[in-house]
Amino acid sequence: MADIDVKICGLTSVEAIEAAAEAGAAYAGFVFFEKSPRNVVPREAPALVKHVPKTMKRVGVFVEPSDSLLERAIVAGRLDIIQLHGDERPERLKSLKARHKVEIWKAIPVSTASDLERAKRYRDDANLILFDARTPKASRLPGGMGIAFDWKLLNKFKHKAPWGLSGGLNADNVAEALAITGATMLDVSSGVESEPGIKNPDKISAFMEAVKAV
Ligand SMILES: O=C(O)c1ccccc1NCC(=O)[C@H](O)[C@H](O)COP(=O)(O)O
Repeated sequence: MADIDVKICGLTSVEAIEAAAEAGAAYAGFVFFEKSPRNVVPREAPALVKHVPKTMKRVGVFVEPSDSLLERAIVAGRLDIIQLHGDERPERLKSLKARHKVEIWKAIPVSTASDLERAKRYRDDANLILFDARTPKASRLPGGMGIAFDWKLLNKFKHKAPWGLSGGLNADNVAEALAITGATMLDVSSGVESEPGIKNPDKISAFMEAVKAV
């Protein structure tokens, strides 16, 4: 694989974790958000994360989490990274960084070029900016909806911080996404599922093969 790190997000089963590990994913993503079909509550996390090999980092995905949820999830999920998917301000990232020994990733919803400008506010406090598709206002989830944005927006964007690409990726379109954006970190959820919340090991493997073939 051409130095591309992949996060398989929304893992809820041992089978899916093992498929992601075997296929060579760098990150195992667990969603701590009760409206999500992929929600993991902190008390369930230890039984899952014990199957994540040392070669992978554990990422917890949150939407404007309370301090209490974060503290429980970080401990139970032995999280290396927290990914924030809501309207968290840069100050919130700064204070979380001071309090917890984790990396912080900030997801930025993208539909137009002006959305990319928002990312600049986070470049001092986020370890990585994840450009994800903006989901429709009426949808219940700010991520994990299988929606892609116009990748050409990233084509000429001057990145001032490490970044990753997310939103609507799958085995059939990931080569094109990489060719257009030059991303070195990818995040996928719906594109490796049979239905919302149910990861499909064959799709995980096909996605990773498609990335390796680039
Ligand atoms: O996946 C979820 O259910 C989710 C819920 C709330 C906030 C974020 C969520 N997912 C974040 C991710 O990192 C997804 O992998 C990302 O949005 C891409 O999803 P998809 O378009 O389905 O590949």
